[in-house]
Amino acid sequence: MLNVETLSKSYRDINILNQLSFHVEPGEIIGLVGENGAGKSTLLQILATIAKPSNGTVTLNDLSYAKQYKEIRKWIGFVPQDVAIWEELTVEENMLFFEKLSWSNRTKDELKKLCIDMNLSKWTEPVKTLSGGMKRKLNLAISLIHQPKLLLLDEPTVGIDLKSRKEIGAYLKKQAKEHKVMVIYTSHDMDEIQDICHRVICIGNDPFYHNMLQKSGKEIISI
Ligand SMILES: Nc1ncnc2c1ncn2[C@@H]1O[C@H](COP(=O)(O)OP(=O)(O)OP(=O)(O)O)[C@@H](O)[C@H]1O
Repeated sequence: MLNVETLSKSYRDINILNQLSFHVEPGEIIGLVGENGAGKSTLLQILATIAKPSNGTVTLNDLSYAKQYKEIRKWIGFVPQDVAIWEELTVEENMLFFEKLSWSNRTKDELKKLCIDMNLSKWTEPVKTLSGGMKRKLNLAISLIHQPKLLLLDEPTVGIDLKSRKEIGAYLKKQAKEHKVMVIYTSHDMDEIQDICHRVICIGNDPFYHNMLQKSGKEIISI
């Protein structure tokens, strides 16, 4: 379980996140919404151990972010907003490269299956020839190589076609259900949030998001 208690983050004197508390159970997909600049990416970066909170405590399966962040990193998959893969290499070469960087040992067949499960079939094609949606799928497949328990996705489907979005959504649901992965997912697409997420964290007081979410009938965690 991921447990966040009274977490705050300031940059210089500016308060970005203020006393957030929430938890995520294994197998849950949590949507993270809020207006531009609300602090969604900042929260994901803290949960990915890339940024430190100014105050508060975070634990993942009772491991402390403050004291055991190296151990915690083994259990986290993080897909930032920008796609970070090698354009000149093929899908296969990218998967093999990132497997070497990861702490787990996966066979080539297992890596290929990860891609096929996501409907990413162009195993021997150079990444530069893939569409934006396929690149995002590859980015997601890379984040799953080490079988994380917490998957953090910063707008993973922005700018990609509806079919690929649906495929990514279906894949995330499968990961959550079958492998009890906890997923935290930012998106500005309310239909997608409605379709994929069990609960929604809404950062900030923007009434637009609160109204939209209330109509959706989803359980809202307002912070
Ligand atoms: N390293 C930093 N130093 C100073 N301020 C920062 C830093 N990183 C983010 N900020 C500020 O923190 C606020 C929250 O940024 P963040 O990127 O977390 O918002 P967001 O909700 O993800 O926005 P968007 O929807 O546009 O991606 C913004 O005002 C941003 O300018």
